Amino acid sequence: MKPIRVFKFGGASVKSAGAIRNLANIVKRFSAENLVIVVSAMAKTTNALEEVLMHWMNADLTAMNTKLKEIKQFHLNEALDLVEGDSNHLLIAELQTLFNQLETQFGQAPTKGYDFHYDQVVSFGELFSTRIVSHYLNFIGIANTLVDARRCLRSDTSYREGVIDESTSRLLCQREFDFSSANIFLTQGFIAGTEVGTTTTLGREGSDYTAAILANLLDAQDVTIWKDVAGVLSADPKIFSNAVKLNIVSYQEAIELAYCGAQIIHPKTIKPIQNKKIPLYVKSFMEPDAQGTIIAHSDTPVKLPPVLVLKRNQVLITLSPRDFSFVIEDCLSKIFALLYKHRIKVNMVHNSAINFTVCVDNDKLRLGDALEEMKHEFAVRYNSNLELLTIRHYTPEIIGDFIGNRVVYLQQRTRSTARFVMDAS
Ligand SMILES: Nc1ncnc2c1ncn2[C@@H]1O[C@H](COP(=O)(O)OP(=O)(O)O)[C@@H](O)[C@H]1O
Ligand SMILES: N[C@@H](CC(=O)OP(=O)(O)O)C(=O)O
Repeated sequence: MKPIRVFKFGGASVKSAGAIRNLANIVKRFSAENLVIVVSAMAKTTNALEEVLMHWMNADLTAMNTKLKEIKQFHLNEALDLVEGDSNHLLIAELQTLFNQLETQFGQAPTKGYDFHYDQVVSFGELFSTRIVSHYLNFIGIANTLVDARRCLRSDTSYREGVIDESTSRLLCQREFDFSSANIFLTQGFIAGTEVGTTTTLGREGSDYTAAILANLLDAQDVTIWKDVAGVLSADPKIFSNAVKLNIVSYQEAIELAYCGAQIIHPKTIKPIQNKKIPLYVKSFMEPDAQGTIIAHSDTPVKLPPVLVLKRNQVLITLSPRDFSFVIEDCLSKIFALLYKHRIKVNMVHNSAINFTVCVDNDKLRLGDALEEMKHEFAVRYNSNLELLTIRHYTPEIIGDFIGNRVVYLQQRTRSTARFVMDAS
């Protein structure tokens, strides 16, 4: 059997009918190979579905219906464009059916918690986009088989952050991606299914992770993530204009960058490919022939320029025990248990005799509950609207350039990395 290659197309590469035509041109070049194509929701759809969900949970049905109509119109328009206006095409009927399924959920008030409903609603973004891409590829003669990711990636019931059961998923994947019967398979990123078939999601921007885990389970030769940038750059080019492309990045460096918040790669992406030494290419869908970045195993350290990662919407929380006891091991374990229980993402910590300071993502729902619980035992102070700047391979000059006279609330430096929590710029 020919080796399997995994391609992942994110929201930007399926943002419109035009973008999907471009995707098809890329796939056409590889159409003789064994491919698994992972597709995310069309750009902004996940955010739009989050809005719909919020309106539904707040019982604001007018706002909900307006947003839902917008999403439906957009998908139907782009789909019709791709099938050359043929409103009788099966794609249109299938999209209508999916929208009916989504709308049926809103016929009654929410019965379960936010995270459960989140997954049942927001997962539709990927269900819509994969129908569209799969039908369009077939329409232009690129035969492909659409696999429902919920049938091959088995997760537990940690809604919004499903944990994949690798051994069951491996068996399911080997059955669903049957390369003796076809050579191009397409599936949804970001979503999975529980044992009883309930939909889960894998965390925002989780389609990169889907591509990586499928590559691991299917022993793929490589993974290519197609992006709207030339590769992994030394910073987000939308924020820092002088960013340069990194040609080779080690798994270790990539996992550090993703952990610090580099949006280009989801943090969970590296482990599954590193474990099997599968190389990951990050390439531009605008310049498919250009070299891009390769993330791979490296025996010798790869020399890199300073790399900047900016994580926005941070909150800095300081906890002080009300009884003036030391913040030592027993107290620290209590604090971490509480953060873990509320699934708060910890980005940086610092402690002194009677203070514990932690920089976290501003997930309002989770944070609200956690802060309430913290107040039982701790005096709580916090600053919001902050940003966390990480500089890997820093130099004093770079720190001077980017920090200057800004007020820094918390900073940490190791030999390779400097991190600063500051007011949003
Ligand atoms: N170090 C970096 N190198 C390249 N792009 C980066 C980096 N950090 C952040 N980005 C941003 O990541 C974006 C691409 O990722 P993303 O928006 O998740 O794409 P998609 O949703 O299409 O997969 C780029 O447009 C760029 O603004
Ligand atoms: N659609 C999901 C999953 C994803 O990975 O999207 P993207 O590949 O566009 O980052 C999200 O927006 O979170």
